[in-house]
Order: sequence, then structure tokens, then C-alpha cells
Amino acid sequence: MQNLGTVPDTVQVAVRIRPLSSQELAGGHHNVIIQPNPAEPRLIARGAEEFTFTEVYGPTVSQAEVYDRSVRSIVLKLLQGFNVSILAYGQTGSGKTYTIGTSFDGRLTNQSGILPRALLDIFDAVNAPPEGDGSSASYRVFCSFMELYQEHVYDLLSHRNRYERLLGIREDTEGVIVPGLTELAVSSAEETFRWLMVGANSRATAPTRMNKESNRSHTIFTVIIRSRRKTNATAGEHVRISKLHFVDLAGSERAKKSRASGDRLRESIQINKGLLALGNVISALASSSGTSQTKSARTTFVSYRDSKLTRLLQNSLGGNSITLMLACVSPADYNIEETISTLRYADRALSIRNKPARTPPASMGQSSSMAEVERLSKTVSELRTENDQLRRRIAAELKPAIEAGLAGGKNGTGRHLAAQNRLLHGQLQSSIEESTRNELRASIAENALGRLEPLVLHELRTEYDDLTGMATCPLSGDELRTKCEEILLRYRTEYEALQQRPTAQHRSTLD
Ligand SMILES: Nc1ncnc2c1ncn2[C@@H]1O[C@H](COP(=O)(O)OP(=O)(O)OP(=O)(O)O)[C@@H](O)[C@H]1O
Repeated sequence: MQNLGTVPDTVQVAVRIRPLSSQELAGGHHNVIIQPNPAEPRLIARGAEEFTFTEVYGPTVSQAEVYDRSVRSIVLKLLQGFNVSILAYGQTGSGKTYTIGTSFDGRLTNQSGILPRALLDIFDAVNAPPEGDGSSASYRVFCSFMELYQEHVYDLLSHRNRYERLLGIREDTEGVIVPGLTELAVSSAEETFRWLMVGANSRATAPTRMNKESNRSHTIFTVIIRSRRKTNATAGEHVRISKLHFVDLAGSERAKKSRASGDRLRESIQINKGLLALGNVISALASSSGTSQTKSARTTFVSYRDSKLTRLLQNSLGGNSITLMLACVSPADYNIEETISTLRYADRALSIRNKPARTPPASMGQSSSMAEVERLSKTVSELRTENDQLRRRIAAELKPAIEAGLAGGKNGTGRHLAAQNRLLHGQLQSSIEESTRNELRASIAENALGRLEPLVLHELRTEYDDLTGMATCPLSGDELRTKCEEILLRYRTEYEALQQRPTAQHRSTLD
């Protein structure tokens, strides 16, 4: 039996105060946040408002110390089968990207953020020698990287063009998922760093008045661990999948202060809308988890569906994940309003109760490709149901309008109504055509699905023959297995992308 150690059941909140920048010092700005006793996680803002968090990191605290005190132990919970989420929240220019390390340039220095540090620890643990009692696990690591820009989800690791990187969100028994999102098998921290850099390069950034390299989107970099553990000599193997999300939120900002206009203003409105929805979810969860609230307050409705950001973070807030919020703040006098607003936001998050639990293990009774075929079949049938619903909705909404219009036309209400009828009729026609096209695509996906197994087997066979046909096979048993898994993953990505296309169009017609 594994010793799982302690697992925090409330959201952990660490506040990080960045140092004043050289421009701020040159401009005569001063620090308005005091830590009365640096050994305590307490701070006083503007000489009056006092807050206590899980940790408070002052301006001189290093990246290594933040990682060691707040991050390392929860990252290692990932390998025990827990889902973990680390979110950086704060005003634009407050140090979120610096702390997470999303813009890591490949060189490990004392300035590197928590993400590259976590990857080093994860691969050290994954490659550690087996325990020798027959109960040790073997691990496979994958990564994905997505961006939420203006309420659209983009796959940052896809080789396709920007438009084709657009993905939808759907809910299934596992919770909220992003079908078609690229998940790459990675075998070392260095390989994962490269994907992190590739993805970060395609992220939407722009210079603003508040930060010369401001991130205009929210990003989620995910490390996925698939662990196989022998349960005992007779019962066989269990496979468990757990995920670690690094969420680098776009900065909250005041349009008046940032003097944004045009594209920057539109971005900022969307960013603030997502963060507002997140704030509402945090408030609702905080009041449901609180102990001093009335019964009615404790049953507050949590509106995850108000934005894609809150849907994507549903499991991290109030779900089964171990969650750490890193609230980043500026200490400068001219940012005090934003700083206090971040501290209040973080203070509410502190009382959210999660229900951290290890993800359920799946038995290895079935081969993984067969399980995959089963899962894909289920998705196709969901697609069909969705299509039927769309058809019914079209019929319910548009047909009565047309019929009413036709009746009005007979009564001679004029040319205007006739034109409106033609318009509605045209809309109905194109919606039905769209739905039929989707149906066709769903059936293409289904046929492709039917061909999945022989294709996978053929590809595996060819690759295996190529390798074993050589005088000495250059791959060990494990490497060969890894190679096979990569091929399966490629197929899975291709087929999910194929299935995703009609769904994405569906959703955009419904939104
Ligand atoms: N703790 C820190 N120590 C030293 N420099 C820091 C620290 N925090 C932030 N900085 C510096 O402050 C600047 C802004 O930080 P960063 O880009 O991480 O902000 P952000 O919150 O991600 O902003 P945005 O939301 O606009 O993307 C960067 O130059 C960064 O290097």
C-alpha cells in the first residue's frame, strides 16, 4: 500500500509580491505592502487592510524558494495519481508568467520559473529505480498546451495553421475535455522544454502600456502521467491517468489605466469577462464551503458555464484536484487598487474546499487500442445525438416563424413580410444543409473508426518489421513499446481531429 502523505483539501493560496521595477524606482514610486513579520504569511496593504494566506513571498524571495515551499510536494502528488492545478492570477505585469515560467527560453538559471523545475522533478521521479517489492509503477509522460484567446480554444502544439488549431470543449464522464487537443509523448524534461517553447512562441502577446510583453490570453500547459502499477502477482495491472495543469491567466487590467483601444481594448474586454466569471465561481464556491454562512448561502449555484475559462477550470476549483493559486501583486503605490482587488480575490479562493481524490484506475483487461476504439465509437454516437438535437432546434425555432410569415403573406401584409420569409427560408435551408454536412462528416468519422484497428495493426506491423528486419534491432523492448504507443497516439489525434471538425462548426452555429 502506498503512503500518500497529507493532501490539502482547500485551495492553497500563495501571494507573491514582485520587486519594484527600475522604471518604477526611477519614477519615485514606493512600496505600499508591508509584511509585519516575514516568518508569517501575513501582509498589510495601504497601511490598513490585513490578509493572511497559505504563504506570502516578499520581493526578494527567489524562484527556487517559491518552488520548494509551495510547489514541489504537490507536483509529486501527480505521480500518486492525483490531479493537480497551479494557477497564476494577478494584474497585468505582476509576475504571473515569470513565476510560472511559461516563457522559459531553454536555459536553466536561478530565474527559471516553477514549470521547468517541476518537469525536472517529474522526470527524476519517473526514471527513479523501481522499488524492488513488486509494487512499483512504470510511467509514460505526455504534454499538451492550449490557449484561450477571446473565448476560443487553440491547440498550441498542433502543426496546423492557426484557424485549424481551433478546438471545442465538451463534457463526458471524465469531466470537461477538449477533443482533438494534441498530447505528445515526451521522454525527458529537455524534450518537454522544447514543446513548451514551441507552444509559447505561438501564444498571443502584445506590448501594452502596463507590460511590454503582455500575454493577451490564458494558457494551460498540462503534463499527463499514465502510470501502470502491478497490483499483485495474480490480479495483473492497473493504469491510472493523472494531470498537472499550469494555468497562466491573462492579466486583469483597467482599460482607463492601460489606455487600450482597438484590438487591445477588445482583448481586454474578453480577458476581464473571463476573469469576472472566474471571480463569480470563486465567490460561489467560497460561500458554499464556508462554515459561518447561512444554509441558503451554502447552496449557492456555481455558474461554471458562464465562460470557457471557468468550464476548463471546473475540476481545479471545487473538483477533485489539488489546487494552488499563486496570486501575483505589484507593491507599487500607483497599483494599489488592483493589488487590493487581487488580494480580495485570493482571500475568497482560500476558503474553497476541493475533494482531492486519486483518479480511478482502469484495469488492463482490454488492449489499449480496443479501449480506444470503444471510446471513439461513444464519441461518434454523441455526435449523432448532438446533430439530432440541432435539427430539432432548427425545426422548433425557424419553422413556426416561416409558417407565421406565410400566413401573413396570404393575408396580404406586404412585400416586407415576403422578403423576411425568403430570408428565414434561406436560413432554414442552409442550417439543414449544414446539419446534413455534419451528419456526413460524422459518418465519415465512423467509417474511419471502423478502419482504425486494421490501420493501427498494419502500421505497427510495418514498423515492427522494419526494426526487427535489421541485423540488430536498435530498440529495447521498452523503446519498441514506446514507439508503438506513439503510433497509436498519432492515430488517436488524427481521428479526434476528424471528429472534432463537425462539432466545432456545430458549436459555433449554436453559440
Ligand atoms: N519576482 C520577480 N522578480 C524579478 N522580476 C520579476 C518578478 N516578477 C515579475 N518580474 C518582472 O516583471 C515583468 C512583468 O512580469 P510578467 O511578464 O511575468 O507579468 P504578467 O503578470 O505575466 O503580465 P501579463 O499579464 O501582462 O502577461 C517582467 O519583466 C518580469 O521579469
